[in-house]
Amino acid sequence: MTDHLIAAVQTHLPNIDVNIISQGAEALVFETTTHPYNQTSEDASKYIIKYRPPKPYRHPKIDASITKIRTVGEARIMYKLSKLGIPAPTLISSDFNNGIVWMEYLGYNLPNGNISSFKNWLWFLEETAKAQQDEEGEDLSLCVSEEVKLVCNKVGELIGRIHLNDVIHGDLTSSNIILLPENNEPALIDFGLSSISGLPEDKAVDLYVLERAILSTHSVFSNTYNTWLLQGYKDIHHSKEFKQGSKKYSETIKRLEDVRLRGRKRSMLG
Ligand SMILES: Nc1ncnc2c1ncn2[C@@H]1O[C@H](COP(=O)(O)OP(=O)(O)OP(=O)(O)O)[C@@H](O)[C@H]1O
Repeated sequence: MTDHLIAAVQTHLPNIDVNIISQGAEALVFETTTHPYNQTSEDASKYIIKYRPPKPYRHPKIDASITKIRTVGEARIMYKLSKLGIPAPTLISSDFNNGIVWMEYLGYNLPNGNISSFKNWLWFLEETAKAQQDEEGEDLSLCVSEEVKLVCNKVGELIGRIHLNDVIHGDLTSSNIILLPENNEPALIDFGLSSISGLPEDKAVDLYVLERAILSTHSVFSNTYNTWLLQGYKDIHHSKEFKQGSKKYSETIKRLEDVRLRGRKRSMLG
């Protein structure tokens, strides 16, 4: 199944070493040590190539158009964030017609070998705390340490920062937040569904999606994590850096309450 897709990306990128690291519903993600323009470089940097293959279940013309829109959209948002100095992969190269984006590799490997997404990091802490608990009868305080609080606050700030610049992520899950080797500073990835909007509704939906993702993937401490995330979101809105931040914060949070209510009604109706 995947082999022909790897062959397809290799026809677009001949002689480039690619190692698949993820196959999602939308795209295949490869790691490579090759830079598109600087192939003589001796440095050992890694890069990411994201490839959206043609989808056989869509009409070819519609498919080509959706692929192009998502690829252009993703590249555009990455470029915008890098101009704003917001942590996200630097765009290196792209081929819109073939659904390819080449970008900076972010993150590091956790001690269990997994990539340092926010999700994997929280899971790793839980795993470690449980292993210690079995051996020493300790509690799970590792999962709610000051460091976790700080990282959650920073994630909330980061989301606040994109929203204050009217960027909507569109797929905010804890896997789409990568912690950087420098002090676990968070960065965002995966902008295929991102958009530009100043509407409190769109920002509230982004927050709600993350809230639900935290609830389903980190259920034991989800309330604490969500409170800390929202605290960071609030703090950045109230900082002097952004005009009208407090007003925008109130509008979005008010909307978030409506979105939560809608979500609850929907789940009650099944
Ligand atoms: N710039 C990057 N640096 C490091 N890892 C990355 C980067 N971009 C993507 N990845 C890895 O590849 C995975 C999938 O990437 P991404 O979410 O962009 O693709 P996707 O097809 O939209 O995935 P999904 O369908 O699962 O949401 C990420 O969860 C992450 O582990």
